[in-house]
Amino acid sequence: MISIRNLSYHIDGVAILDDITIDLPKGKVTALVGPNGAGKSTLLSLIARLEPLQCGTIDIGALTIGQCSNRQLAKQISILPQMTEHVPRLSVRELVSFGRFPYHQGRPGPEDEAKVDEALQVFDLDDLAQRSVVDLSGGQRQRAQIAMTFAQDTEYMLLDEPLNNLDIAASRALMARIRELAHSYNKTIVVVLHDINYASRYADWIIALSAGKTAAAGSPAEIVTPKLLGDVFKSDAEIRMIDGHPVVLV
Ligand SMILES: Nc1ncnc2c1ncn2[C@@H]1O[C@H](COP(=O)(O)OP(=O)(O)OP(=O)(O)O)[C@@H](O)[C@H]1O
Repeated sequence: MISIRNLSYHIDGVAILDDITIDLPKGKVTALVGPNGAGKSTLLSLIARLEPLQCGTIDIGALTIGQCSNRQLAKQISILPQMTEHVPRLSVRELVSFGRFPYHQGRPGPEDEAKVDEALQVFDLDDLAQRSVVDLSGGQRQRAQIAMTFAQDTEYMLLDEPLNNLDIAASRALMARIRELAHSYNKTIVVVLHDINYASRYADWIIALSAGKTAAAGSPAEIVTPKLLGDVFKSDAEIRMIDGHPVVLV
């Protein structure tokens, strides 16, 4: 479980996150949703310790952020940041191999190679393994970066907008895989999603942020309501239940 208590974060005196207290359940997919600028990426960066804590505590399983080494943390938690324009001049296999760095520190062994093979296979990248990352489509590149995160072999995975650049088939396949990783590999996965319907269909738990505060937390059926759409997204879109999942009519 990830336990966050009284987390606040300011930039130049402006509150970006304001007294967040939430638990993210173990072995489940938790979706972070909320409008642009709500603080989702900032929260993810603090959990991954990409930014230093200012106020409050974050426990990741038995580790307390601020009281463990970067290397300890890198074996426990991996992050896929939002995709940037910068594309490394590497083959797909080399990129995925970077995920093993916390373990081998530059000298990969057979166990590292086996984990890279598994990541390539789990994310359907075998045929692209020798291709240069710069030559991939946006969606293929996104998959390669998630495979790198998977190769890090951490119990906790943080994914910031993994559906960027993906078409509907690729988005559905990726979300199904993320669910499988949580439920079959017992990984705790936190995923920032913009499309609330993907959160509703594939996440076990949803946390909605609004202006740096927790607006709601619960199962999709509890969270995806007209009140949430109105309060958080300022939308009066209708919601229908299909197979037990709320679906927002867009
Ligand atoms: N380095 C920075 N300097 C100043 N303000 C920042 C900085 N980084 C983030 N912010 C502000 O913090 C707020 C939260 O940003 P954040 O990226 O966490 O939101 P988000 O919910 O992930 O948004 P989006 O959905 O648009 O990606 C925004 O108002 C943003 O402008």
